[in-house]
Amino acid sequence: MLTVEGISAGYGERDVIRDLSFSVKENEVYVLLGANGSGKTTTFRVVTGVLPPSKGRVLVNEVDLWLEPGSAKRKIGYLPEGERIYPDLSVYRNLLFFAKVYDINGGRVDELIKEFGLERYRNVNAGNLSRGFRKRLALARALLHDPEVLVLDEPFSNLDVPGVLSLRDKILEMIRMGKVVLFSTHIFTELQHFEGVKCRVGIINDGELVVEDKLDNLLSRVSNIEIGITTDKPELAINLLKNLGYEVRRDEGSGIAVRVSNYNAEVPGIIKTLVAEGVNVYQVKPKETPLESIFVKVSGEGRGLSK
Ligand SMILES: Nc1ncnc2c1ncn2[C@@H]1O[C@H](COP(=O)(O)OP(=O)(O)OP(=O)(O)O)[C@@H](O)[C@H]1O
Repeated sequence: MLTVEGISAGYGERDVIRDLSFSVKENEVYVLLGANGSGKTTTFRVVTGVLPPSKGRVLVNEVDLWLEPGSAKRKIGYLPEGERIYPDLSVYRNLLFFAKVYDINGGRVDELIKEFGLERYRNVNAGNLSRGFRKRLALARALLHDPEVLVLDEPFSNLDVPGVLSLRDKILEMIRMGKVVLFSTHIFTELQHFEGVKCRVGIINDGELVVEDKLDNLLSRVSNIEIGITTDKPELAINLLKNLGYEVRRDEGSGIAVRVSNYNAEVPGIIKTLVAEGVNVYQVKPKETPLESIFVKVSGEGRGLSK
């Protein structure tokens, strides 16, 4: 379990994060959602033992990270922003280097190369890998010492679609394996893929955690958003939903976009209606919603929301 208690931290005199508290348990994912510069990376630096807090403490399974860094840090795997791998070393040598740091044998390196589908690139310099494979290598490096807590800074940024899919599967697998997972993102729509798992979301704004809630609750509180639906009969779907009083329009490809006032309450009914009328629904997801608008909607309900 990871517990963050009232941490403040910054660079020089100025604290850029202030009084942040949250905790993440085994089999749970905690997502730190925030705009650029809101303090996500700074938070992660404190949580992983890179940047000392000016106030507060971080506990990894009850052990204070900053008082007993040796044993607590070993329990953490960190995927930093920008990956931080050696571009002039091969995939194998990158992992071997960090294996030596952790006093881990080469067998584990081979295991991870296989697990992350990096066999073809074993002897390729990390600098020549595509972004997706660089990310995989960095994630393999973060998992080298089999940490209990995984901290991933913007894991989905700069990835193509297959890269996002395989990384998402990997994260879900790690949650199922009982790891504590903490990741940051500024992409709201990424969250919907974590609906089936225990997921809590903290929204950070200008260095302060302004909202914290279960993902399900957060989604149900997000009102008046557009949902994209991919279907085989878009025109029929539009008519059916218009008859029910929805604001609906044709979207790109075989999709429609419908405006709902309560995501969790209305979307299941919409799908049922369409399917009952012979309209196949292939995909339903919120349209990209700017973080700011979600943020305004959610924080507009007041601070100190239910935890
Ligand atoms: N090394 C540093 N020295 C001084 N100020 C910094 C440093 N790193 C970050 N900051 C400042 O701290 C604030 C928070 O930055 P941080 O990188 O933690 O935010 P972030 O939410 O991770 O942003 P992004 O999504 O852009 O990575 C910003 O105002 C940033 O300019």
